[in-house]
Amino acid sequence: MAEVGFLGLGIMGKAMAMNLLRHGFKVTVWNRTLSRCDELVEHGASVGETPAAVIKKCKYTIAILSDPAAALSVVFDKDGILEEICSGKGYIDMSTVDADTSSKISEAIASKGGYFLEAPVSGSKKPAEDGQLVILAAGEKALYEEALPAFDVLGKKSFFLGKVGNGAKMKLVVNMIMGSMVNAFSEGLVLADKSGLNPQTLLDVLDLGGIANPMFRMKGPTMIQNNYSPAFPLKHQQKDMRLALALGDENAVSMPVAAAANEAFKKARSVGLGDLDFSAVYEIVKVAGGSS
Ligand SMILES: NC(=O)C1=CN([C@@H]2O[C@H](COP(=O)(O)OP(=O)(O)OC[C@H]3O[C@@H](n4cnc5c(N)ncnc54)[C@H](OP(=O)(O)O)[C@@H]3O)[C@@H](O)[C@H]2O)C=CC1
Ligand SMILES: O=CCCC(=O)O
Repeated sequence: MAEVGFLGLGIMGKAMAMNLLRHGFKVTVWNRTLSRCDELVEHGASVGETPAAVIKKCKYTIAILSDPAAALSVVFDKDGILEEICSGKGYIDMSTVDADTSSKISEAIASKGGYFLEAPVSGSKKPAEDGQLVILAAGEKALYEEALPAFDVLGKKSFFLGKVGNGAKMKLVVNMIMGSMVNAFSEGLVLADKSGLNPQTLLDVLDLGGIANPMFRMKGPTMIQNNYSPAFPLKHQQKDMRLALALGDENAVSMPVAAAANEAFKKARSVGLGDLDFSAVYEIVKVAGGSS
């Protein structure tokens, strides 16, 4: 089996690279904070000293990094991907970024003769650990087909959405909906509590009705215990709301619900909740709703 490169060992990257190793892939990893590679090495990974070194060694390389600045940095900065990408090599960016960022990366890689695929994912820490992500790929179809054995390990379903940008846009639309939902859900929990209802009973009622969903089911119990151990960091959800709102601006789509949700996430970041799970926006909604 060909060696797969993997850049970025945060919450998602660590789980995904571990999964590839567990399924017999040979994986060479890199992370900006190199010590985060140690655990992967214990499970059989090799380490590349730089993104360029990983690209040099591997037929194709996957990355999953925080945000557009990080995604651009590993490509364009010193020791970055552009130094070694060439004909026959592929680069797959699974970070959640905007279409513009993806297009810049795609064009730069094409100018060196390499192949590019964007492939952001739906699903969080647990689906990443369980290989149950939903992969939203777009770009070079041949690279998509080459990476399918890896995608089949990482995810439960892969979509090929056509030209570069479509994967990024799909991911932002999905996360815009999710960010608005968690705000509405938080308001519901506050309203139930303030009007004398048991929030746990609200969760039970919701779960039996037409708006039952895995997010309410997973986050509800931890939210009512004020437990925000991060699966999806709030700072990333706010980044996604910001990028989705920019996509709305470009397309003249009015999104007052998403804009209000974004304000709550920004407020949460401003009071230091950015590294907690995105469901910690509940704390902001509680204060706005007069709860402590
Ligand atoms: N967590 C989730 O549930 C999901 C997250 N996503 C998306 O996946 C991406 C990663 O998320 P997640 O794993 O949660 O994030 P984390 O914050 O846990 O990890 C971020 C990763 O990006 C690296 N990084 C940050 N800045 C730079 C930089 N300038 N140069 C190089 N590397 C950098 C970090 O390195 P270092 O260790 O050195 O800080 C780390 O490896 C994000 O785009 C997020 O929106 C998508 C679906 C679900
Ligand atoms: O981008 C993060 C998505 C988290 C999720 O789908 O639960």
